[in-house]
Amino acid sequence: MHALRFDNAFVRDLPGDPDTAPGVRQVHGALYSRVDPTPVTAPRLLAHSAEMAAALGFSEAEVASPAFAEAFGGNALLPGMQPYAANYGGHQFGAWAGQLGDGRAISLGEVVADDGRRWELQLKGAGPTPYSRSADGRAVLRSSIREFLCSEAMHHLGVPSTRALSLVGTGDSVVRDMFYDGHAQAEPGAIVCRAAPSFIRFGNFELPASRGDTALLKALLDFCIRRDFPHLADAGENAYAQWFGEVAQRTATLMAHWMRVGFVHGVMNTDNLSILGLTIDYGPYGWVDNYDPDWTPNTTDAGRRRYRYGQQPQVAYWNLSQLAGALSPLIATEALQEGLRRYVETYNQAERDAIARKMGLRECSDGDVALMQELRGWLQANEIDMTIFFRALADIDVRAERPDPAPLAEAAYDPERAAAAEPALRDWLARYAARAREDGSPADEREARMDAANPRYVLRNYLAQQAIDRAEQGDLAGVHELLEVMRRPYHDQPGREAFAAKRPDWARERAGCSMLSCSS
Ligand SMILES: Nc1ncnc2c1ncn2[C@@H]1O[C@H](COP(=O)(O)OP(=O)(O)OP(=O)(O)O)[C@@H](O)[C@H]1O
Ligand SMILES: [Mg+2]
Repeated sequence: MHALRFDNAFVRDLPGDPDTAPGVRQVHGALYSRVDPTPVTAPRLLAHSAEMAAALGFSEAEVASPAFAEAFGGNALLPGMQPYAANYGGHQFGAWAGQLGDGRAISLGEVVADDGRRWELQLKGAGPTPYSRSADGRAVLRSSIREFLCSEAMHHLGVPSTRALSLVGTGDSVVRDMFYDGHAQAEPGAIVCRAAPSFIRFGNFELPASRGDTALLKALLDFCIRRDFPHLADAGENAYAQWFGEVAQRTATLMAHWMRVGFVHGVMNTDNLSILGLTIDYGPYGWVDNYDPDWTPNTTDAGRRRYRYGQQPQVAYWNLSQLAGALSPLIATEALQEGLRRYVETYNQAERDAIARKMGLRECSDGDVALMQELRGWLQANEIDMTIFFRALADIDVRAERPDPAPLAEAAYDPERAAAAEPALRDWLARYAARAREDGSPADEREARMDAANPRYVLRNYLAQQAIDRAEQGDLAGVHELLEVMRRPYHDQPGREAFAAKRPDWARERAGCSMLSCSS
């Protein structure tokens, strides 16, 4: 194995837990605890991201070696690794939950790649830490496959995300009660190695703030600016305000991406929001099939639907307000309010930009916002697949006064209902076509703009579930194929039409396909 260059700034520069004994505890005055992964019985590499391996300088031969599975299954440390679990808190479903921390994620260290980029490597499911509370520190194969695939899919969709280097089967089983109904079962265990420039979450700031530990809060903020926002290092006394504004901006941009591609995170607690505006924690997430702002995949949230698709931008704002509250000992109220305003402005601008791109227009007028709103209402009312509809919208002949809606037919889940609603669609298409003609983009330009904003392939819930079903039988080919398809989500891939098809009927109410529990 080639030597990775580690620069473990987090554990070097920040105060850690002096207590190194095992055991669950409240950790005060420290931002992390040193803890090693717990070895597993038979680590085996099940999948890896070629792009992420290359970014870290791993050859394919190295990836295939037993030493790789040992290291990223948590059985051996590579030279320079200094494992730790981070100490953070969070608001869960709107209520302050106190200390949470990495209960099953263990960071191995921060690699500085040849191109100078920093990648913190983190194992998810690597065994107990001081923050494991009553849980086992492990992760099951099904949730690990979902995290592995979606991290990479999001990256290729152009959505900021933590990445996934590897998926390692542990050879151990993990007991989970998937629907919390008293039916616990042994499932195969797995570990994903995630990678990101930083895993700092809103909750890392909230915890010291909640305890009135302003010195620790300030240490973390100074560190975060130095390491993760180095361009602000010279901003002097403005740095804090600028930092908060940038966090707000990145969060807003992320929300606009999620809304554009139809991603529903499912558990937008403040401990699951990244300070860099990356998608983090792929738990009971889901992809919108039929367009429905009220949909959430998370069965735990089925009652209140706090984290439903259409609510995500508002929730992110609420989360940012909690972060602002945590930082109020260090940042002036006016600057925090300015940051929150920047969130709103950035989101509104990004949403308009997405509207223009999704409809193939050069720019977005107020009339276009109304046009899109009307379309969304129609999609929702008539059970229309979001991804297929927008992708096919590029095939509408906008030279016609009254365009033929035929290219959109495939998007309907209930063809009778869609047929009954066709007059409204025809009417909408006529106005859309007029607007597209007024915009005047040449056909190829319009189509290219739309194809770059409307993915042909997304990681539909049922596709991931099919890959999981096969993997649980020992056949990883489905995982590999899905990973491959999702490398080029904006390109038509001949022979892979099935991956762009709408959700089949059997998947409508099946666990893992339309409903996900938090059990993972
Ligand atoms: N099996 C487990 N063992 C120990 N702690 C766990 C386990 N599952 C979740 N936790 C902890 O519960 C808290 C909330 O869990 P949540 O589902 O948001 O995160 P997660 O899926 O474990 O991980 P992450 O946010 O790191 O992707 C976190 O502190 C997490 O570490
Ligand atoms: Mg989490």
